[in-house]
Amino acid sequence: MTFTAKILLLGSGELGREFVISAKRLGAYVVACDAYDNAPAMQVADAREVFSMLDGEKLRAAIETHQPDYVVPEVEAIRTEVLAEMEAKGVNIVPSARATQLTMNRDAIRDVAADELGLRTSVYSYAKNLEEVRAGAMKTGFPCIIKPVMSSSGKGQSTVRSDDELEGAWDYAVANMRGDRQRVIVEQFVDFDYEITLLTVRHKAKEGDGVSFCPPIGHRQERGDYQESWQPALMSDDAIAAAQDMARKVVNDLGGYGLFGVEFFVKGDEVIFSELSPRPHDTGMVTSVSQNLSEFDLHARAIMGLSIPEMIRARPSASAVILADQDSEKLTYSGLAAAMAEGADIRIFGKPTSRPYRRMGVALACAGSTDEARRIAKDAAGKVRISYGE
Ligand SMILES: Nc1ncnc2c1ncn2[C@@H]1O[C@H](COP(=O)(O)OP(=O)(O)OP(=O)(O)O)[C@@H](O)[C@H]1O
Ligand SMILES: NCC(=O)N[C@@H]1O[C@H](COP(=O)([O-])[O-])[C@@H](O)[C@H]1O
Ligand SMILES: [Mg+2]
Repeated sequence: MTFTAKILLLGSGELGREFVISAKRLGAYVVACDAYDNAPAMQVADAREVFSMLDGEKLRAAIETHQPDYVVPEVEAIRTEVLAEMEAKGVNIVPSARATQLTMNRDAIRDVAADELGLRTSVYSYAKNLEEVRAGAMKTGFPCIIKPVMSSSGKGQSTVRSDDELEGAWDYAVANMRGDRQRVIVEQFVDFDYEITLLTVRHKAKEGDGVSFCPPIGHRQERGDYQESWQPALMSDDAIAAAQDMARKVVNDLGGYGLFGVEFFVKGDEVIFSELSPRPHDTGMVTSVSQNLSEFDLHARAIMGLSIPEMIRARPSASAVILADQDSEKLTYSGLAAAMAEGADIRIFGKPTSRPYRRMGVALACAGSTDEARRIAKDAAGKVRISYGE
């Protein structure tokens, strides 16, 4: 078989699936890995491996067996020490082992962003027991947000309004955290006007390394998980410049090539750094229709050392998620024709099982304005019906 590059993809969800399609268009051979079989990206990849990304032995074995040109993390929960060890042996970890290690832990990336790079963040502290949670809340005041240092998509996250809710929030965080480090971040609640993801690409340029930006993506979250996103988000030039400046600092510090999803809260002209993913971002699924190079295309190009446009444009577009509301292993979908009648596009991820709030698909729409695109995407998502069989 001939191919341009061999990629080992660690995590095979919906973001990985689109990435595989982009990489395959560039002639890559992709081995998709995840903890369960038939994961979305496996269905479109050349080969698959089923093991937990947190299992160091199996992760090392997969890298040694396949000898990939690039190891591309797709989920946060990965035995990142193994990635560091492999990078030291010359394996190309995307974007860098350091980026995957720091961003997997909220405290690690927050220390770099706030202390080393001096980025503006919310007031915060860390806690490893209830007493420290109480001390943290004294510092932030109420409301505050409590999150496990290791989690994503809002898992274990709660907003606390008074002293007597702290114990419940601590217990909830510990019960829903990933990994074995009982540690949370207590963050001041930012009463933002809106929040954005700034997709930032670090890539090879004519001279040295370049950094390119996509137009900002606005989004709305519930339970700490994204519900809808739109692009371009309306922002003042000063606010965009401030966000770009912070994103450039953080991606240059993390190093390597690839696309990063840098999250910010915006209040007036004040831009507050929240966190980032060293990989395509869920709110960035909208770029599949808004940009001529999607976030997945940009990630694949940057990794493979290919050229990235300096200016990436977006037409007014939106995405809205399609969520399950039950546990099931037998799923059927209907209503696609009605959902698409007003021009929306529907992506069904093909996850083999559902659970309440699991993201199963997304509706995408372009229109004359982002408001109109949001309306079309939301209506379309609401028309897709999931049936749960025996
Ligand atoms: N300090 C805060 N003030 C106000 N809202 C917040 C704060 N922290 C988090 N949120 C809300 O919760 C959402 C999820 O938080 P965050 O991005 O930190 O979690 P996550 O679990 O890493 O999510 P993901 O992995 O999907 O990016 C944010 O997008 C925002 O809407
Ligand atoms: N915010 C991170 C994110 O959106 N990650 C995406 O969700 C998948 C896991 O979904 P699942 O929990 O339904 O298996 C991941 O594999 C990735 O594609
Ligand atoms: Mg986030």
